[in-house]
Amino acid sequence: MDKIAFIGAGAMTEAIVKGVIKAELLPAPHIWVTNHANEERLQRMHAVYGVTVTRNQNELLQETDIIILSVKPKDAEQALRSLGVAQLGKQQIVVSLMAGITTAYLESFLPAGQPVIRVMPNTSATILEAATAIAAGTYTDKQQLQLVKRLFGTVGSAVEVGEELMDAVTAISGSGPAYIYYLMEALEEASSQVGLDEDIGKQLLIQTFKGAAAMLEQSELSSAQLRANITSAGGTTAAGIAVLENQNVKAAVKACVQAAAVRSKEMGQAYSK
Ligand SMILES: NC(=O)C1=CN([C@@H]2O[C@H](COP(=O)(O)OP(=O)(O)OC[C@H]3O[C@@H](n4cnc5c(N)ncnc54)[C@H](OP(=O)(O)O)[C@@H]3O)[C@@H](O)[C@H]2O)C=CC1
Ligand SMILES: O=C(O)[C@@H]1CCC=N1
Repeated sequence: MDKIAFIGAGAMTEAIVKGVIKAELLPAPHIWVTNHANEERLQRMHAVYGVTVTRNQNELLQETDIIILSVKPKDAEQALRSLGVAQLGKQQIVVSLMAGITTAYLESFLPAGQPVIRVMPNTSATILEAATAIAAGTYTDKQQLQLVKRLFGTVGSAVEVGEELMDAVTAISGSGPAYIYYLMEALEEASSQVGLDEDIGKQLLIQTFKGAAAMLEQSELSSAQLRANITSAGGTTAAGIAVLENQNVKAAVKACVQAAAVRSKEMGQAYSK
């Protein structure tokens, strides 16, 4: 892999750029970035990360192995129309990060035979801890899939899934960090309410999250068993969990994931031909 190009210079592009540079997958100037209009944002990305920025599409696409579409779904059509008239080589892989947008929709703008891959990473790419799922389009071969898997594998873990699972993946791990941050917000507020200093509370909570995730990863016990091990009869945890049960928190979490998956599907339907 010698050159990758991002179309779109927002939050997700920045997370991946940071990760790729941190992982030393390729030198920063070999990472090319463009956006729609925000020149200041492009110049900042160049100054901070050393990436090459341009608004000349020919230059951006020339000899680029992987072209990453990282615009919002509402801007997909405009970006794809522009890509559709570019003289892409058949070895150039078009990768989309866009929630909901299907490979069939992407392919409909591109010449027949163009390899397309749909991925769903998350913002933890910034610190090489992303969870990414990858689904192949119609014209992608195993080698191309491996190359893209390697790219996203450098910024975290990457798994291949069938495209029919991408809405579910988006609802779980694409949006997932936001659910955890939401829970953290609530726990931080609760920690102040029970009298802890803000910094101490935050430090205790972060380590508690890290420890719990590592326990789940390293022990053979399920999350339910790990929870049971903490919950003494008549103790503090039981008192806390009883409130969560009374307030149907599990049902609310399931409804949250369902809503995100439904929204991903709707977005796919809104942007289909
Ligand atoms: N944020 C997240 O956690 C995740 C996001 N995603 C997906 O990643 C994609 C990007 O999201 P995010 O980074 O948050 O979005 P942002 O709104 O932060 O960034 C969007 C970028 O797209 C650019 N853009 C818009 N239209 C065009 C165009 N026609 N040509 C070139 N660039 C264009 C914008 O440029 P300008 O500023 O100049 O208008 C901007 O740089 C989305 O499709 C989202 O579904 C996937 C996983 C997680
Ligand atoms: O909220 C969104 O639509 C995007 C996709 C996954 C995370 N952010």
